[in-house]
Amino acid sequence: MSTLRETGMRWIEKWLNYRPMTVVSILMGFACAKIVYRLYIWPYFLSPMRHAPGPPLGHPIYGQWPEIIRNEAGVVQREWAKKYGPTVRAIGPVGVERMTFLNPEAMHKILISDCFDYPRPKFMRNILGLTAGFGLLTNTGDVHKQMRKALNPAFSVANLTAQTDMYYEPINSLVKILKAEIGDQANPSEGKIFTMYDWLSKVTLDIICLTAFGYDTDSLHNPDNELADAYHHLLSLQSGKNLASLILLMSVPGFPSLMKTDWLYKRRHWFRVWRFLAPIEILLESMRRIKTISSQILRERTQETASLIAAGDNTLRRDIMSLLVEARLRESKDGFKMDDAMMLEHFLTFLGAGHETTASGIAWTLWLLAINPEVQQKLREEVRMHLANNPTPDYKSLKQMEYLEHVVMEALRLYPPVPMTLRKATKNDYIDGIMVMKGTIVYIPIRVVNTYQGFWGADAEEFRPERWEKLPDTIHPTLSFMSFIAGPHHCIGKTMAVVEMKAVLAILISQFSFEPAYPGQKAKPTTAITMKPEDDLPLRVKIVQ
Ligand code: HEM
Repeated sequence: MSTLRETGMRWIEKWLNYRPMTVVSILMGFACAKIVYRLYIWPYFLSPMRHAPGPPLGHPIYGQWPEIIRNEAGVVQREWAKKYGPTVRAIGPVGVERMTFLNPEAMHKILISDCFDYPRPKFMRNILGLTAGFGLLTNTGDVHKQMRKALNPAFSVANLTAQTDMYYEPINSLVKILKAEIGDQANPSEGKIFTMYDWLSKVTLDIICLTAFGYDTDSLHNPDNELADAYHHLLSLQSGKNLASLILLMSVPGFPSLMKTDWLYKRRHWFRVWRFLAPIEILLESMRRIKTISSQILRERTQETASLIAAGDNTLRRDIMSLLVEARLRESKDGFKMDDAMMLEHFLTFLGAGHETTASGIAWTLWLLAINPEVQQKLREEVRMHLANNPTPDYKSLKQMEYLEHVVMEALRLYPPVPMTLRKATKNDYIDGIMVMKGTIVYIPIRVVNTYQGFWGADAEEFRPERWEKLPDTIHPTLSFMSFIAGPHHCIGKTMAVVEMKAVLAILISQFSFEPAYPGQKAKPTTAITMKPEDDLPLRVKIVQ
């Protein structure tokens, strides 16, 4: 009897001695069971979405991610849509299910009628906030509604019309630079190869800085301008690999808040230790520089606008920042309130969302014109006819150039600068007859919708601007062309971007011809949040007489 008691005591003593290890073992066992459940049991045997059409589930940890980031944005998903139809289920990293819907009814639910139930996923808001401000892109619900209401007047057609003349100084500067460089060639009639995206990125930065903040970067002549240089560094980080590292980091609990601290900024050199994290140091440094310059511009605009209002002077600036400062100073009746910190976030959003997207849109249009010389010639004839009487067309005159409008829309359809975006289901819900579970990532397939044969016909992937003269009946008016998406979160800068693209293209096409830089050249879109040309788009540019 006593031996039995002694043995029992010895076991208890032993268990107590080893308890920490036991606890750790139990926790590890639990974690392993959870991983096995998430990666192998849920997606294969339990998920109600497992019967939805789609490709095989792919790698157990990365899902279909490797295939997606190795390819051009939207192309893998386009092949899936061709093979499996308008509803596709795929698996992202760590077993997270991703649903894609192309049908307008499903899109309407996700983006318009039930949009509050489908916000942008948190990791995406954190990344967007870090690089493009915590404003419209990161808020949702009532806060977002109020922000939109406050910002909408600045993007009205009336205000855009008043701003169009600001576009032409940067555009004409680019024309002069290209002409001078071509003129310096041994044989100017053969033109010169320019990496066009680089130049377009400068023009659009100069335009957005003038129209949004009344700030003259003049990066075309002054590449060392502080803001231009900081943006140049930031944009050099655009790649699928860097985006993947950033998504991983931003998914670590607490890391997004840490990224905003001075503490981490002072220790940013730590990221140099791991090569795959090194770009984070450049990101932190560039954003710090952009924020410092932005605060300085905001201070200047506030002081200037306040003294003009005090003096009863109505010759106020027409840039967006001055309009917002003016609205704040006059304290409009509808309770418009925006503090300096919020203004600064909007500043970052306009820069982040409105510069590189427009540059990519123009670059892809030039590429399509370079490989379709007959379209280029037809466009040149139209713009030359209009520019002969009016070399700096305003909003209304640009609208009258119909073929230009069709070329721009067709290029944005085939090469949307934002090729996809994401939403996350915040509750269990039925979409298109499929039970979509809370937490599922909904992939908004902008490029796939834009080129889906079910909407656009058999030639959906071809560049044919004439199709815009009469669109097929299968086209939904807002949900078959998704380059600016739809619903309460649709791009606030849509009209501004299209007008700016038209102004730049009209002037460039009237003066130059564009050809591929070498035989067999192929388009090389990046697979990051925005789709810019990875090689900065080298094109041969010639002066046309
Ligand atoms: C060709 C150029 C452009 C394209 C293709 C484009 C595309 C888009 C897309 C697809 C979205 C929705 C993203 C999402 O919901 O996840 C968006 C949102 C937004 N864009 Fe643009 N954009 C362009 C130019 C601009 C310009 C010039 C500005 C402003 C100066 C701008 C400001 C914004 C803002 C503030 C949002 C957030 C809207 C909200 O959530 O309420 N964009 N854009």
